[in-house]
Amino acid sequence: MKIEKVKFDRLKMPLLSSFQTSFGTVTAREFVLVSVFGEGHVGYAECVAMDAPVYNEETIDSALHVAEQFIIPKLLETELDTPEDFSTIFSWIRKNNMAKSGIESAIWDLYAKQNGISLSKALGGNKEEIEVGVSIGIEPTVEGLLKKVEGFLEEGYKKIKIKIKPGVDVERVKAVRERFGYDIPLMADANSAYTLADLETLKQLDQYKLIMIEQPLAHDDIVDHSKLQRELETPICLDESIHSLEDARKAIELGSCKIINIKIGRVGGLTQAKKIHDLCQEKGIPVWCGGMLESGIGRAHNIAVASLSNFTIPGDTSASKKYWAEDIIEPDVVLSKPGIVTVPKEPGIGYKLRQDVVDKYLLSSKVY
Ligand SMILES: O=C(O)CCC(=O)C1=CC=C[C@@H](O)[C@@H]1C(=O)O
Ligand SMILES: [Mg+2]
Repeated sequence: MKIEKVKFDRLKMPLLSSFQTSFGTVTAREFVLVSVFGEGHVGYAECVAMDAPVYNEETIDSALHVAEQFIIPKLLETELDTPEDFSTIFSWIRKNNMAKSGIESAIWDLYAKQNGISLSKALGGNKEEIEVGVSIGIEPTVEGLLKKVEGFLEEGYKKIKIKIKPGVDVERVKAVRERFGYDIPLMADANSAYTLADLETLKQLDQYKLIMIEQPLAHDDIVDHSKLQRELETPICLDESIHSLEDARKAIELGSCKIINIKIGRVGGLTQAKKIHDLCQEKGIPVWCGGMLESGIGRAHNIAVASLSNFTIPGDTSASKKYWAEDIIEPDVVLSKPGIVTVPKEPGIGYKLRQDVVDKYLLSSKVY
């Protein structure tokens, strides 16, 4: 595969409703749409780095810098046999996974289009539809949270994820359980807001039978998580702590988690996501696909990767209309049935780019 040209479009799209987590509130999503050109086709992906280093060490500007200085010049002079070659060639770059993932995922889309197969098929996916869940940010009031949960349950979402932080945790989980019962698949994401000193609070959550508690402790920890998992009945799911196949191997060996949230951007691309998926399958650790408030392009990649067999838990891959007044793809990501998204069979990501909407939210463009 020869990459003839790379294009970065920096976009800023207003979210339909703000999204609060333990580390801040997002009201608009700034991101980079990546296009890679080769043999008459265009591959698309999204660099999901945020505009501040709050989720991981990257920002949009750091990702652009690493891509421009260290990835693109080498990429444009290299013949790739397969998309997997990318992570081998650029394995020398420490972390900066979202910088790598944005380009690597676009190359996967290009490869699938050049070979006339869906991205799902190119990755080895075996599902024609995926069950999806929804992630709800920290709401100002309990009633506001319950109203959101009710709405998403009515749409048939197969997993409800609520955000928690110290002081906004047990009461919220209790309220959801009391209003909607114990049959709804409910989880909580703490985004590293707790420490082992909060053990008693976290143990209180056990009584509410969450399907998991995501990333309760530090973003770069697997040791304290293994101590915590021994104290909790609730399965711990790791998100921010898992940046690589090695992180996953160590966390599983230490018993730091019983579930892993795979995010393509966080782990450096689709090749690494597949490797982590395969390791988890071998070790009996179920995985699911987390979200980074993506536009439809990033969402399309999440749908493809979630079609792999060990993605057995519904991901945060909600419909476009949860986030955007208008998305940059057509058709929008929609629920084909309650809580279900159909995996496209068309070549590549299976969604077309809506250039008119890209132009509307475009901050800057650069071609390499
Ligand atoms: O994209 C979605 O719907 C899920 C968004 C979401 O939950 C998150 C996005 C980005 C960082 C975090 O705040 C959080 C997560 O940890 O999964
Ligand atoms: Mg998370």
